Amino acid sequence: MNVPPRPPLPHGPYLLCDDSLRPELSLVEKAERLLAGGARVLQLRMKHTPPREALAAARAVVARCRQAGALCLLNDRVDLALLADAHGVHVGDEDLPPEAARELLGPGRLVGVTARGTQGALAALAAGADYVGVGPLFGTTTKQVQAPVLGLEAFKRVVAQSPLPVVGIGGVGLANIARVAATGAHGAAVVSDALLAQDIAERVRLLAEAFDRGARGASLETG
Ligand SMILES: Cc1ncc(COP(=O)(O)OP(=O)(O)O)c(N)n1
Ligand SMILES: Cc1ncsc1CCOP(=O)(O)O
Ligand SMILES: [Mg+2]
Repeated sequence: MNVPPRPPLPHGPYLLCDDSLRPELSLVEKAERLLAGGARVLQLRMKHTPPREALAAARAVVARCRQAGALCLLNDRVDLALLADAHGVHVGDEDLPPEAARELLGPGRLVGVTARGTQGALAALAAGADYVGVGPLFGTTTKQVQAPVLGLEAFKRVVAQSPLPVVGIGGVGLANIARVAATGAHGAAVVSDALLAQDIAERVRLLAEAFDRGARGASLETG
């Protein structure tokens, strides 16, 4: 039987559509604004949404992403990813192990895994992951992370040594996303810098421009 290949993870800003910020906006409204700014990959992160509401939001957000030609990944929730026909999931240490996520999702969807460094990235590859989310890259108040802040130099070493595409996360915003891209990172995950902006769509456009600028600088450097 032919299995459709899983979609490649787009380069650039990786936007989180999170239920803990901007409660005056629904998750669908947040997703629409992120997508209006050109988001190509969106992770739906629902830590405070009751299950039935979460399923409805997942279905609606996946539909908006598909209409826009963007990928939609579910944070933590393999069950919701399957029910909503999302493009994949992102799992960390407190979630289902990546092997189990892959077993449930099969080969046609993406599995992203949180890693703190190169060893974690090697383990993620062995577990069947497609990319790693590495952080916290900078200080952040969006999540209390039980791991030290990496900083750009250590992050750059992980990017160089990781066998999987690396998405940096934690404190990434317009002020530093070009420098994250210049490390050679595949992507940069952004939560508060985009969602707290007055004009979310415009912020996403600016983040993408800045990422491209940083990535071009990196490719000029490496020839
Ligand atoms: C792209 C990306 N990288 C890392 C994380 C963090 O995942 P996790 O460690 O499971 O923490 P929560 O987001 O579930 O609180 C992520 N979500 N996305
Ligand atoms: C989910 C997560 N994992 C590591 S840092 C973080 C939150 C990042 O949020 P922000 O982009 O607002 O710093
Ligand atoms: Mg998680």
